[in-house]
Amino acid sequence: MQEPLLAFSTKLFRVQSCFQHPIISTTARAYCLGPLFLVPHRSSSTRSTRSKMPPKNAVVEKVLLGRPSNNLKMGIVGLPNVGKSSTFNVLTSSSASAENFPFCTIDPQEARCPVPDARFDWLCDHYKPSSKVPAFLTVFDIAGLVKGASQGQGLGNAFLSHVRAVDGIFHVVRCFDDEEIVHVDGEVNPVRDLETISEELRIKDEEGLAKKVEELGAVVKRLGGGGTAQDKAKKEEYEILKKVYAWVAEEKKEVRKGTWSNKEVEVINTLLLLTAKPVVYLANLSEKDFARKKNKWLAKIKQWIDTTNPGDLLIPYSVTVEARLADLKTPEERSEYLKSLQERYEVPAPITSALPKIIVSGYQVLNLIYYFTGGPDEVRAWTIRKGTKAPQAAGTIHTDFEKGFIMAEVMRYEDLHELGSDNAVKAGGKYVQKGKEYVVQDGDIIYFKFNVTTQAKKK
Ligand SMILES: Nc1ncnc2c1ncn2[C@@H]1O[C@H](COP(=O)(O)OP(=O)(O)OP(=O)(O)O)[C@@H](O)[C@H]1O
Ligand SMILES: [Mg+2]
Repeated sequence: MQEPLLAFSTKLFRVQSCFQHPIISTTARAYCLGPLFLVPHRSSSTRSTRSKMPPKNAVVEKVLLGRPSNNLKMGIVGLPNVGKSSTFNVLTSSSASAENFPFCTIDPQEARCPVPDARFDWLCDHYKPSSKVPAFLTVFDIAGLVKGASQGQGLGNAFLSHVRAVDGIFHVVRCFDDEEIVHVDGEVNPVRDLETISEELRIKDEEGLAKKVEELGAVVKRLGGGGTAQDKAKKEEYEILKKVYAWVAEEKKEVRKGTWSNKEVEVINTLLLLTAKPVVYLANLSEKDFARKKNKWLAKIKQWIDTTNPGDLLIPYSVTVEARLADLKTPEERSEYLKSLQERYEVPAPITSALPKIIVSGYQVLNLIYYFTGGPDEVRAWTIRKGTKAPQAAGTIHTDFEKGFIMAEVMRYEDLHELGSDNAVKAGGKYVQKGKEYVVQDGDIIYFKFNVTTQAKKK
């Protein structure tokens, strides 16, 4: 008997509300970079006295899982022939080979896609700059993995190393029926496919961890009792490794779902584990199912996610719909096509592309945010990792900005949007000066002041 179809709901798909996310909000705003200031050099004694002062109410910052970099990448992962390369092509306007045969992709491909953001659009409209540079998400198309990949099946270990090279995963599962399109495991069953891929990644981590535990175990044994601070650190690392190994091998859980202390995260970050990477699940539907927002597998996929990796995002989309939209040249043609889908499948709500949600979700799971600079010359979004302090954020523009950092003059996009001009924001007392401990927030509009003469004197 045909299974009951499941209607999409905002409850079911957490990502549908990602535009209301406080970090990446389409209703928030941004702004501007002016000329650079040279300011008087502050005496070094003042600086050193300040740096020795313990910070008031010091808050222990949470160390994030993953590479501490502003240049993070999402990889598209899944079984062969499920639509990964086609997804890559529509996301990045590329033309990677996407044909109906398994293992069509062998070498990974990389491309960037602009991150859609209404704040950026508003700023461009506001400043009318000659140059506009949005934020970009870097995406990799990776070859298909099959059951036994961790033991060398399919294209095996080489492809797992491609997964290791990315920072987050778009896990594509096939939910469309099409007898013409070969499924490597016989018939369409996305829950089995999710299990297959997740298990291969977990097994690979288990193997790697077992080896490391053994190696470090031998080192620690040689050390014996007591020892130097370095010996103690080795022993601590060994205990952490054993704990992570137990989580993966005995609990059969993914590393990113564990609760880890900062010290543990620091060790985990050196291990480049596959299951430590954040995942967004993408359910690739037929045109019809996407238009009707119904597919018999979605509830089961959601249930699998809630049980196996609770809290992860699931985004239903259709490569067919997105590829058609990508082929159409004008916004009018695109909205006409979406309208025609709505009429053909008799659905009440307007149909929209899922790509913005996918791109924004990739950005979010990588813990990326951006601040803006703006003015008549350029409006630009600068990507940083959540928790980045003002000097390091300035360093994304130029290393001199970081080295000679003096202060960040910050206004919130919301304030500029509401008050209408930089002067009105200043008059309203909302243009604030922040020091080197300031943690930059998504949507901040920043004007950095820095001192190049300090650098010259230091040299
Ligand atoms: N939603 C869909 N409906 C129907 N056909 C689809 C859909 N998504 C992808 N396809 C088709 O599936 C085939 C495989 O797509 P693609 O090459 O993108 O898969 P892949 O996962 O990259 O495969 P490989 O692992 O072999 O590289 C293509 O013919 C593509 O047009
Ligand atoms: Mg491919």
